[in-house]
Amino acid sequence: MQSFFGNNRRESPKPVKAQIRGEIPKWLQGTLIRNGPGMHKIGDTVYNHWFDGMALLHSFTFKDGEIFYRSKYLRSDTYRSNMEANRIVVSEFGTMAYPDPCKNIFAKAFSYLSHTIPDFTDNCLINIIRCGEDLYASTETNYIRKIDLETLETNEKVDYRKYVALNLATSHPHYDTNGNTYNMGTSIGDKGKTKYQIIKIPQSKPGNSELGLATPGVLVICSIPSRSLLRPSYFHSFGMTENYIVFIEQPFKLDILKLATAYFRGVNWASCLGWYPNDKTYIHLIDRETKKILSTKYYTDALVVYHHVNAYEEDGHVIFDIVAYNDNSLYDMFYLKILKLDDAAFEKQGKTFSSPSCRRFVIPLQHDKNVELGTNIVTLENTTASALKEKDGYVYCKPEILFEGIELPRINYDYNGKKYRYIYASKVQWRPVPTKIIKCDILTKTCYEWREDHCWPAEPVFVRAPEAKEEDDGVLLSSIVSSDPKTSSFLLVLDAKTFKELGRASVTADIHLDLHGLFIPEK
Ligand SMILES: CC1=C(/C=C/C(C)=C/C=C/C(C)=C/C=C/C=C(C)/C=C/C=C(C)/C=C/C2=C(C)C[C@@H](O)CC2(C)C)C(C)(C)CCC1
Ligand SMILES: [Fe+2]
Repeated sequence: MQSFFGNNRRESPKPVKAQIRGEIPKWLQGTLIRNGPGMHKIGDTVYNHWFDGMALLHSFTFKDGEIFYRSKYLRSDTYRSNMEANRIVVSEFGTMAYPDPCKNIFAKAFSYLSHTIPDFTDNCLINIIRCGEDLYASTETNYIRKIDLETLETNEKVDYRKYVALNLATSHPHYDTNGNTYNMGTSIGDKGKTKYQIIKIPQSKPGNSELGLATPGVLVICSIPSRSLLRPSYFHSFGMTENYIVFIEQPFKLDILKLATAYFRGVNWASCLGWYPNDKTYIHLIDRETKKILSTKYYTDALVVYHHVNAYEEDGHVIFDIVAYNDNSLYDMFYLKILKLDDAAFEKQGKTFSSPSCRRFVIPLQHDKNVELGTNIVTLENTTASALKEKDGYVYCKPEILFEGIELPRINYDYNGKKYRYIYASKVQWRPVPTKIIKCDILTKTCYEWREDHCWPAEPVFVRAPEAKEEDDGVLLSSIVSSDPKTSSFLLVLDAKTFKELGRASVTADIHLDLHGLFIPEK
């Protein structure tokens, strides 16, 4: 395990031609671009957590039967400052950085003071997001960094706060067919209020001012007041159907007072996240047309969710699927001191972490007001998910478990917001890196798996075939890190329908384990 984590990866900014085996479909033209941490040690300093590492972008470009690999560290302000100082000088979520110990007392005091209103990291390591035709690397702070798809060079730094009140924003936006981007974030303490904001970034032409902010610019579609001013919920993604936004306010919360004092108390920001297992998880449905939150108080038991899979409407219900946990232990598993345990010790530790399951919630949009309390008001067939009517406008929702042990879910995005059948994901095993990728059929509850010895696949990305008729007409791309020194890492191309390998493209380069990415088809 040690060799995977904590080792700094070498970037390959010049295109490296891949060795192709098998048949890569001719129609597959474009670039798979992905993001994730590639450097955890700077000078003599080391990050505490795997999610803290310096963003390393990488891409596989498919062009006329050839495949080229590139990787490049995001030249964020954080990266530059760290390199210049040859130590970690900017705090990340799991690592608090302190001023240079050699500074004199005045410089130190100034540095401490400036942290009362800190400037946050632009180490955008989580995902790649699209705003019109522009691409950005993203994290969960108020910053995103524009990047060049071809060269992986870093361009402008965009601050959401210039356009909307947002201190945090997700790395998992949604897109509509008109090219608009939707995201959600949290505004902390603005005008004495803490709220969740849903924003729409209108489609833009390439290079047209940052964020494509031609008039009318970024719009706040809806503000949802946080249940608690000082403890907003943490969230990593949300769902979007044709008419509704699905937002889960989970009892996994940021403690603002703790955040404000973390620097002085010498603790990291992650320690300011609190898990409240006795609280409810609220399910908010926001009408995209009226921009209003539905007044029924839908809730479920305490859970932690990072990834929404999909959401859609059927016969007066909103159905949404999420990958959820029974507690907040996932984050702890990714501390480098845990990842660096030997395999046996890790596996033992792993058993103490909660395992994710893919859960389906079915939310009835309307119900007969005279129905008795305790009645299940879900009228949809073929689901065991229920919604029990309670007093005072509350509805208690219980999910159907669709699949156990999957994470990093992806779908054919053409089916986002629509009734769908297939989920592509990583299979969770009690190892910190995925060892299998999986296709789950929601209709038949059956799965296909792909694995190979010494192969550690990344989140699989679906690319639809040009003349696709069925949802799974296309390929699945996964970048595979090889742990066998004799074989190189490669890009795997699977037939999404049969889950059979079509081909692979091996690269002699230092490929890293990553988080998320996008396929950008050739125009
Ligand atoms: C909080 C806060 C601040 C700071 C915010 C910052 C710096 C936020 C950074 C957030 C980051 C880097 C978040 C990263 C999230 C990554 C996630 C959720 C990754 C999930 C990965 C998963 C679920 C992997 C699962 C798997 C498991 C469990 C087992 C394996 O077998 C298989 C595998 C890998 C698939 C400010 C702005 C300073 C101030 C305001 C408050
Ligand atoms: Fe994510």
